[in-house]
Amino acid sequence: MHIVTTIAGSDSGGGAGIQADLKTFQELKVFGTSVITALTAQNTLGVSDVLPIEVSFVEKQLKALIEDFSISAVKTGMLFSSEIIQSIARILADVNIPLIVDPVMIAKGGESLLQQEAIVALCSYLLPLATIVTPNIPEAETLTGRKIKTFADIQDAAHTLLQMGVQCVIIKGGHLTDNDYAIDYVFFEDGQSFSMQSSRIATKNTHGTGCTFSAALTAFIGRGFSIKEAIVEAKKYIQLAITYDLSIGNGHGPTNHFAYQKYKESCEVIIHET
Ligand SMILES: Nc1ncnc2c1ncn2[C@@H]1O[C@H](COP(=O)(O)OP(=O)(O)OP(=O)(O)O)[C@@H](O)[C@H]1O
Ligand SMILES: Cc1ncc(CO)c(N)n1
Repeated sequence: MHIVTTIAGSDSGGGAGIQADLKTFQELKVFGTSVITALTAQNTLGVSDVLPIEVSFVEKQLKALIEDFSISAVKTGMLFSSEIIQSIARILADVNIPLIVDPVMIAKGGESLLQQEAIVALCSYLLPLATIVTPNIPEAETLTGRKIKTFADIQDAAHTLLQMGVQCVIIKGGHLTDNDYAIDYVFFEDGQSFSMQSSRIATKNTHGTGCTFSAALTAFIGRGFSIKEAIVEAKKYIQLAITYDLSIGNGHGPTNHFAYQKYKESCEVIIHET
């Protein structure tokens, strides 16, 4: 049994954060463990409050896992503060576990899940340890301090992130809504790159897409897939989860974490080597 860990915030609504991660891990047949960084009072309509967990307690959770389990991949999601980022980075720097960083910054409704001053800590302490980082376009803009409008801007942003010490950058195109396709761009430190294209689903039920994608990626990496295989399979997982969305809540509903196991043979993702 492969054991994986998510370090993230709790979403009481169950569609994003720790809850989305553990559901995805379970569906993808890995044993999920968790370190909770913050609680959110949240549903499909938005986040009404955030309660950060004390840094020392975040550390205790992570140390408890590392002491007892042989963890094959770790992901981070909502980290909230610079102090939490620094403390988990210190612990992760001493263990050699593949790390997937989803640089969560704001919820779909615009509420902040990461303090502004924590961006520097993310870039200086966590990204140098990351195997893969998965920003969406606004997150890539914030991390690099530059606007992204064209493919050349995407390439520039990816190279800036690779220079921070990340091994592989995935810039997700979910926010490029004027496109018939959902295209994600992948860049490796050795210069290789490719894009993944799937059909864009017209739905408002996209709560937790980023968390679910990075959790699937973590599960496949934890199972020993190559980085490229894990990325493509995670794209299929999120594509099916969005396609077969559930009608839950009155706002931006969650995705369907069950869909992949039933429909995985039917999912088409087109890869373009660039
Ligand atoms: N409408 C859609 N149809 C198909 N795929 C989509 C759609 N929206 C997002 N995706 C895909 O979902 C994955 C997550 O991308 P997205 O840009 O939505 O992440 P995110 O903004 O970080 O999510 P979150 O709001 O949970 O933080 C990517 O693979 C992206 O291409
Ligand atoms: C706890 C949490 N993490 C991440 C996101 C981003 O989807 C969210 N809405 N809530």
